[in-house]
Amino acid sequence: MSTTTTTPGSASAAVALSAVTKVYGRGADAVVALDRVSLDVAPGEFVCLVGASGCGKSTLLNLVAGLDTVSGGGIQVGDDARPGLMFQEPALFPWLTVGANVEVPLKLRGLPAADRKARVAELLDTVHLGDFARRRPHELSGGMRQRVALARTLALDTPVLLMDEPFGALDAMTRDSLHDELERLWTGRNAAGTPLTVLFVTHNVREAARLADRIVLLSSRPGRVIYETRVDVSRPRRIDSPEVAAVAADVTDRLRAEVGRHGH
Ligand SMILES: Nc1ncnc2c1ncn2[C@@H]1O[C@H](COP(=O)(O)OP(=O)(O)OP(=O)(O)O)[C@@H](O)[C@H]1O
Repeated sequence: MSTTTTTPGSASAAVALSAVTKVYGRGADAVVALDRVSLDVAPGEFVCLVGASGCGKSTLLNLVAGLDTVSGGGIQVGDDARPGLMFQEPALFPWLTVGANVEVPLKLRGLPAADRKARVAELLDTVHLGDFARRRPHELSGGMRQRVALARTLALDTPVLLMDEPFGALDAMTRDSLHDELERLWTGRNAAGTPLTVLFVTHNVREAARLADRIVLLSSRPGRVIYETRVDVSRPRRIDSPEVAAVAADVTDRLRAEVGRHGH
């Protein structure tokens, strides 16, 4: 296993999991989804979690998001920040315009109306949807809807972004351009001194190699960290570059070996 930048339990981590175990159900029906997973994500780091289907990736993300409670171990999110969450489905409010969707978190945060308007415009510009504020979600493509969801998550002004297969339902071209946008946005935040920490779940190893500073591979159920590797490929990256392909090949080999051991 390659070395990590942070040691589990380090106080400076943006997200720290220490020996996290999750068991669903009880007795004979109990399912151990995660088994003593320790992982530190440094502020501003982009970590991709990969693993076979059902290995506990979404469970881990939901625990970090506070949507569920651990059965053992502990999770700390730096400065007690509330992470922003993004899923495969954009989950926009269909009756609201694009602008009003992005405004929801700002309203919840109690921002005055004038500030909200300016911030919505800024966020929509960030995801290249400045001209679409008055449209409704059904008028947009899948990729555009996912960009609205990203803008709405960013409106939370959170330093931690949790993404669960956010681009899994998109075609390859659209996914490509969203990778570019996410990388640009993330690089910009880090360069501006307002680090954005990303924990990104995917079963697409290429996508992980395209995006991550570090890839963490979970074993088949129960999920344990079995391998991790730094992705020392300069940015901006291309998903079809030989460097990204080489990282993806290494992780795919290990994932295959793991799936082969378990038969799923
Ligand atoms: N609420 C629940 N109750 C019982 N079992 C659950 C629950 N949620 C998840 N599980 C089980 O825990 C295991 C891990 O599920 P999880 O969804 O976290 O895996 P995953 O790695 O995200 O899978 P996939 O890649 O297929 O989305 C699976 O065996 C799943 O059936």
